[in-house]
Amino acid sequence: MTAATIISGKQISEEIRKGIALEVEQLSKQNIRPGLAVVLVGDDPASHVYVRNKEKACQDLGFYSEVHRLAAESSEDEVLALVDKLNAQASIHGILVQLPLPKHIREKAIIDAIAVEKDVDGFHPVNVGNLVIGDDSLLPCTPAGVIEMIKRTGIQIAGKHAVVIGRSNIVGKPVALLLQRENATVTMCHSKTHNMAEIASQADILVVAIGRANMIDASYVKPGAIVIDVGMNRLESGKLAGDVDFESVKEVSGPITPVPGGVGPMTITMLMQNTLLAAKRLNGLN
Ligand SMILES: NC(=O)C1=CN([C@@H]2O[C@H](COP(=O)(O)OP(=O)(O)OC[C@H]3O[C@@H](n4cnc5c(N)ncnc54)[C@H](OP(=O)(O)O)[C@@H]3O)[C@@H](O)[C@H]2O)C=CC1
Ligand SMILES: Nc1nc(=O)c2c([nH]1)NC[C@@H]1CN(c3ccc(C(=O)N[C@@H](CCC(=O)O)C(=O)O)cc3)C=[N+]21
Ligand SMILES: [Mg+2]
Repeated sequence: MTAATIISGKQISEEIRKGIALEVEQLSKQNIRPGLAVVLVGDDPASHVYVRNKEKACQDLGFYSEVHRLAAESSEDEVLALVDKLNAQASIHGILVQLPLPKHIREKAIIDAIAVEKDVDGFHPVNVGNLVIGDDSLLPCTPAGVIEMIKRTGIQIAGKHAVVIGRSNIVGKPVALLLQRENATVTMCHSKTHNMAEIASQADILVVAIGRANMIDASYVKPGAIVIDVGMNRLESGKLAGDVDFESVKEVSGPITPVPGGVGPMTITMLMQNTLLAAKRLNGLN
């Protein structure tokens, strides 16, 4: 068998970002500059890395950006006050509050407070509801990136059996909904699933979002299946590992995403795309 194709999220991101940069240039003629605010509460070192990647993407694309770093001890009311301020700020079209938040702050209270039109994460209940119904909404970035990567393999989604492992609100659930919207037949697995290898190995498209380094080996994968690895696990060595055992799985799978360089960069690109879209809509375009 020939070697599996590696789906480069980095390369696809570069292509999409070129298109975004062109649109930013067009908008600048109308004095519109997409603006993103990132709110970071506390000092989780992993979060700082993502925030820096987002800042860099904003710089590269000519977006306006603000990063608000609040102390871990900040109260829920302080975070809510900042969100309210950003909701009202005309230069800001997208607001991202980095999750997880410190335990004394209710994530739901914060997410509910973000203006629906500026919710570029797609986490607000109104955007989630519109996604479920199939109405227009800001799509969650990681799931949108996953679908884009599958589409760019050129392999048709409609009619295929897709298995999603993980059912979180930010990844598993919305990925399953988007795959269903693309007319896949979708099965969801989670920590209570029996015979998971048997189910996963029936998938034409396997999306893995668990949070356990290298758990999914070749016994979970049908020969030729598309494998999308959302997992981001920091090993003790400091290296980043996915949820998929890439070395063994690539020997049997079809197109497969690496970690790093797979879903991660696509998440950031989709965030930029959502911010651009929000900027256009808030200015009465689109
Ligand atoms: N690349 C990117 O941009 C992003 C990457 N990530 C990464 O993706 C991974 C998943 O993130 P997230 O969805 O937030 O994680 P959560 O911890 O919120 O959810 C994990 C899901 O996996 C399920 N699960 C856990 N253990 C097993 C198991 N042994 N067998 C089957 N299912 C299991 C859980 O089941 P149950 O519901 O029963 O508990 C749950 O549904 C993480 O590694 C995270 O770092 C996340 C966001 C963005
Ligand atoms: N409100 C909110 N929205 C998010 O979108 C969100 C969040 N909170 N909390 C944390 C997770 C995680 N996440 C990542 C984004 C980019 C990379 C990324 O760029 N990864 C690179 C390299 C990362 C590295 O080297 O450490 C890669 O995979 O190649 C990773 C992870 C967004 N998240
Ligand atoms: Mg979680």
